[in-house]
Amino acid sequence: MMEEKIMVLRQDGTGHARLIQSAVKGQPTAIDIDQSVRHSWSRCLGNYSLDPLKTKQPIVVERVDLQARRERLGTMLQIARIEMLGLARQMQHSEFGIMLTDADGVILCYTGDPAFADTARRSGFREGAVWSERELGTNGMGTCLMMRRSIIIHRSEHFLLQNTALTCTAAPIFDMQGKLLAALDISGSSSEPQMHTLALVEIAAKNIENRAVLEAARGYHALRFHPFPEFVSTPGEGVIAFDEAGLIVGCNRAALDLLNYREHGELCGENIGSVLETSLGTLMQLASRPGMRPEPIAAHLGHLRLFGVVQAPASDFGANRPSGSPVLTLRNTDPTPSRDPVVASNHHVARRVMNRDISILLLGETGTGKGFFAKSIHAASERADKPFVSVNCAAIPELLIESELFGYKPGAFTGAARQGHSGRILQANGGTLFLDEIGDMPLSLQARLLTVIEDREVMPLGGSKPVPVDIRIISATHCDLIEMTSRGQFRDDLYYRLNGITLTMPPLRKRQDLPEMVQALIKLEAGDRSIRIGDALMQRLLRCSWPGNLRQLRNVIRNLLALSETDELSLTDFDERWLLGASAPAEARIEAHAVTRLNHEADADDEDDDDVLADAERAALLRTLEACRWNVSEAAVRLHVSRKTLYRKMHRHGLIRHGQRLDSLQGAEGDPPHAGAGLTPS
Ligand SMILES: Nc1ncnc2c1ncn2[C@@H]1O[C@H](COP(=O)(O)OP(=O)(O)OP(=O)(O)O)[C@@H](O)[C@H]1O
Repeated sequence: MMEEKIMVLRQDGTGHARLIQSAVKGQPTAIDIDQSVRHSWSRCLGNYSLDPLKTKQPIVVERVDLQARRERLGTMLQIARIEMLGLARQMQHSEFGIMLTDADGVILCYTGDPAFADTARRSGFREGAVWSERELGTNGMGTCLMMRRSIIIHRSEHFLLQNTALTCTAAPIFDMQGKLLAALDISGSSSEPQMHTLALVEIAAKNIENRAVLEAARGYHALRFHPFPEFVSTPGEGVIAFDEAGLIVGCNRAALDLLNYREHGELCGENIGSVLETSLGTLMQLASRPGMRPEPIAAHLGHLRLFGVVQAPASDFGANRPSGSPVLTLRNTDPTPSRDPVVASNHHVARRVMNRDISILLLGETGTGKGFFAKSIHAASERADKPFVSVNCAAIPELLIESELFGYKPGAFTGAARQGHSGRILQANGGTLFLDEIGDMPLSLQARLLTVIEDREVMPLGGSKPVPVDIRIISATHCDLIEMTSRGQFRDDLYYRLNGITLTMPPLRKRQDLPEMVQALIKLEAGDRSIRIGDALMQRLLRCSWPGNLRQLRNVIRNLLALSETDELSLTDFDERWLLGASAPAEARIEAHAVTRLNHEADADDEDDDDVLADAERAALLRTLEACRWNVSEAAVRLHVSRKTLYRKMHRHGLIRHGQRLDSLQGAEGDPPHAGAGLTPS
């Protein structure tokens, strides 16, 4: 059978196919081929029926599938992203791509040297691409996952000829029960197999695994140990998680190595007292000791002496978490994590990167709190006493973005203010520049923005000397920037610059902490009043799908507080029409029908030629804007159009609130000023 498969290989004289044939047959080969590579090649021929000479584009999973896969990895993915950034910095100026795949070989995130971007694109290294061994033959990521161990696949060790210019080094990542979760890979076009890259990948993978294990073990006692006390809390430490009865629920691979076990299954399910020569009682006592000083622990391995610390379960974990917990802030030194894992992980990551020179990209539907979160990060960071400047790229007419952002010198163009304009970037100097709706930044200006980020200087329009600038950039969008880059609508080099770390704000309907958010917003909006919420009303709010997310919820709560005459908000204070677009009854949709045209036009740019309809549209717009106190985001949600469309409509109908200036169309849009200490969970 295998013979037949080998014969199927095209005999077109390429050395690569011949090399594979000989190696699989066990014949001598011109170059030394590692046994694991020979086995992988056999699988490629025998099991997957791949042809080494046939060009194969990687399959790319659907966007929703990719997102679901990312969500499945949860906190581990966030931890991995940070680790990948660290790796990228260590490998600066060498041409490489760093990738994390899930257990199926789907690339979940990619970062890399811009000089490698072309090769990466050509090779099919992109988020969503499937690099399993079954799909693309012997390769770093796929074969590492197949073999469940780290591996270097150097050039012609790749099965497909198309990949033989690459060198790929990958290491696996496991969860605390030993389930294979992911592979971390560094790929480049180096002509030498790089052992130091292997060491880097292995350390990074271990770091990710250890931190993810500790995170997953938060509900349990966690013993962190090593034969040398100074190695406790380093990537080499062993971690064992156990419950109150001493039952081991998980561990990391270092624990297996240190205690001489081969597999997680041998340790998990055992009693910790039978694994170590230390009683559960002693370990529990260690858990109650303050500080992290490792204490001696006896193990069953003869003379092996270990040192360890025991972390008690986090008091706020799961069901034990007290209800009505304090409002979460990024600034808080001892924060209570949100019950929603995505929100908790966003906070965790944000805290870790907020004082580092890492750009943050916030993704999420409208109203999920991207702007609010950006302000919270700024307020909690070392830049808090410097400006936070928000620019809404969708709200500024395209022609004005350049001068608004970069500023201009006096007389730079006809109509320029006599004294010139410093521009939003310079106004943010020392602080944070928040680029909201970055997906709407015109392509022509993306290159200029990239130059500012890279060179850290701004050249105002009409100026001759660049001005140095120190800004941290947080950007936000509801667009799929990756998709936009593949369509050439967004520069990929800018995308990689902005996307130091990506945090996705979950929609309210998916948040597991909705009751807490309701309570927190009531507290925030009620000020000094002590307000309760009735059960029936809470149940009604929990059933809602909240298409306008936190913005909609906050408005509903404001309305409830305004109408309520007692200290308890009840279902009778509630008006179903506030849920327009959520689960509102028919009459509540009447207003929506008046603006149906808006929905149908969506982003199209048609000119109105029907005056009657145009008047009706104008009136509907005005009514909605007034009802929303000219909060454009809120009005856009109510009208079910994008903010960009709404701004354009307002512009077309000349709808600008009396006294409103361009600046006021940017940023806060009627949100109350940011009150650092009073933030609620984003
Ligand atoms: N954690 C929070 N605590 C209290 N209020 C919040 C929180 N997050 C968001 N909000 C409120 O929800 C509303 C929407 O938030 P924000 O404007 O930040 O959302 P967004 O995702 O930036 O929306 P858009 O994409 O439309 O700009 C605002 O009124 C904001 O003050």
